[in-house]
Amino acid sequence: MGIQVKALVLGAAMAAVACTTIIALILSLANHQTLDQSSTKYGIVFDAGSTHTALFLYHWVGNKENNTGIVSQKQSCDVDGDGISSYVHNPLAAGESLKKCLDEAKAEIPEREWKTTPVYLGATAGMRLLSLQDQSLADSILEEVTKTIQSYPFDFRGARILSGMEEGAFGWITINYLMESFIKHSFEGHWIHPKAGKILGALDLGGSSTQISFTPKDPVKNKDSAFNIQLYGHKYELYTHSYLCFGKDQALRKLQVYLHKTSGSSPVISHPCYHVGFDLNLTLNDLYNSPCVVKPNSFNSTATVQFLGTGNSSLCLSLMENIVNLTDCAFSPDCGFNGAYQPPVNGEFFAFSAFFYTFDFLGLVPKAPLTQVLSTIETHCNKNWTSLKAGNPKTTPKYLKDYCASAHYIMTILLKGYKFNNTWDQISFKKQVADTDVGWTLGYMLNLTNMIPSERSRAVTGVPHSQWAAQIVFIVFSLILILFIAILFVCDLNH
Ligand SMILES: Nc1ncnc2c1ncn2[C@@H]1O[C@H](COP(=O)(O)OP(=O)(O)O)[C@@H](O)[C@H]1O
Ligand SMILES: [Ca+2]
Repeated sequence: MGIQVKALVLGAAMAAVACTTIIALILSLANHQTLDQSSTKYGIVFDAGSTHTALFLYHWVGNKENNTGIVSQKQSCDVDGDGISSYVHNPLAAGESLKKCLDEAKAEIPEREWKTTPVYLGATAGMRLLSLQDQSLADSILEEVTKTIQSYPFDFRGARILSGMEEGAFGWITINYLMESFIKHSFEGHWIHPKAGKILGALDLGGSSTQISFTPKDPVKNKDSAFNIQLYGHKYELYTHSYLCFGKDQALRKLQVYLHKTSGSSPVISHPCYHVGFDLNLTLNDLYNSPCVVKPNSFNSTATVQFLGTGNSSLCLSLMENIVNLTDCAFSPDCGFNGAYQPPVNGEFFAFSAFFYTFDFLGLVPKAPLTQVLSTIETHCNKNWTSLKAGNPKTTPKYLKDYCASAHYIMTILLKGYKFNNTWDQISFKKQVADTDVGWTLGYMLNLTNMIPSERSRAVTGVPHSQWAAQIVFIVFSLILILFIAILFVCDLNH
């Protein structure tokens, strides 16, 4: 063959391989994109907390839901007004209140996905308390929110009250899912179990209850506090406990009641956790209107009481031991507070919700040494109300007035209740992981939609991943082929 003919053949072969490679690349990109768009799935969870309701919209690529770290938060929406348990005189309005957020979610989700989008509503401690006081009232509120959600074109899967253990366990699932502590995609392309020590514990402080959940070193001795779950073929025994009436707001209410009762029911009462210059007027009906406090035998519900801030940080801290029982416990030394069984805390923890909000305001997130935490709280509590307000014009007084008390309450339960006194540096205060809010809602949805398989075998990589791998192999093969033909050609020329 003449040299020109050989050059022509080589040129044609190389052009053909190059064209095929480019077409394969374009096809693979186009395929990847259409797959992403057409198969995005959505899920909605309402967190009906004691103080407020929020909607979380999650999304994931449809055929990848068996993988970990795939579901993430697309949007969240705050429902106007207080928690649904406050609608005791107007249950209908509890339903109405959800419409704004449902409309927002509807606008965000493509119409073709509406009817396959699951929607859940989970209510926590506020509704737990209401159902203890008046079951039928709690039921009628749940009926109204159900009616509203059912009037939307989504796949409604129920509105119910979570148990405290579920609330704790689903928060634990959320953070470990987002941190990929259950299963990780290794560099070599395998799904592996990270070291057991990487499992995180969860600390959730709500308004009406607080939860602690973690995997203890030894088996849980009191099986009432054990939550057994199998994820990706791995069995976990979780210790979880929910303290009803020990959320931040109910705890601070108990403190007001304690001060009222120990002041001989005086109408003006010094409050060491409130700032100097701050005062709060309450009717006795407001003060005692909670199932978490013991009402006096008789009281004038319209009479008022005034709490006057004295900004005494150390007294505020010591008062906390009157509302948190740190002494009585039948399981000694395996105790939390209020007589609850708790094994020793183990591993790293994420603290979220009001733990985070309080520490974030104080500039102590994601973590700070214990000495710095203590001195920051002290400095904060000593500030007078006028200068505190002036220095924080954007913070609502509703929250601003309570950061001193909340911080001391938090330190009491963390150090003396849960006994993090020697392991303070294991706690990180977090609001989000991977752009997704930390709370029980994601874990709840993953569980109810079976998106975390219990078996190991189902944790396989999705089709797009293997498709990409095949395409890369093809491209590399083509390049090697071009190189090979070029070498042959050069050798031939030299002869
Ligand atoms: N910006 C904020 N600053 C301080 N506390 C906050 C802030 N936002 C929310 N919170 C508190 O977070 C808690 C949320 O509790 P919630 O979820 O409503 O109740 P529960 O989980 O007990 O049903 C409440 O105590 C609320 O006051
Ligand atoms: Ca909550």
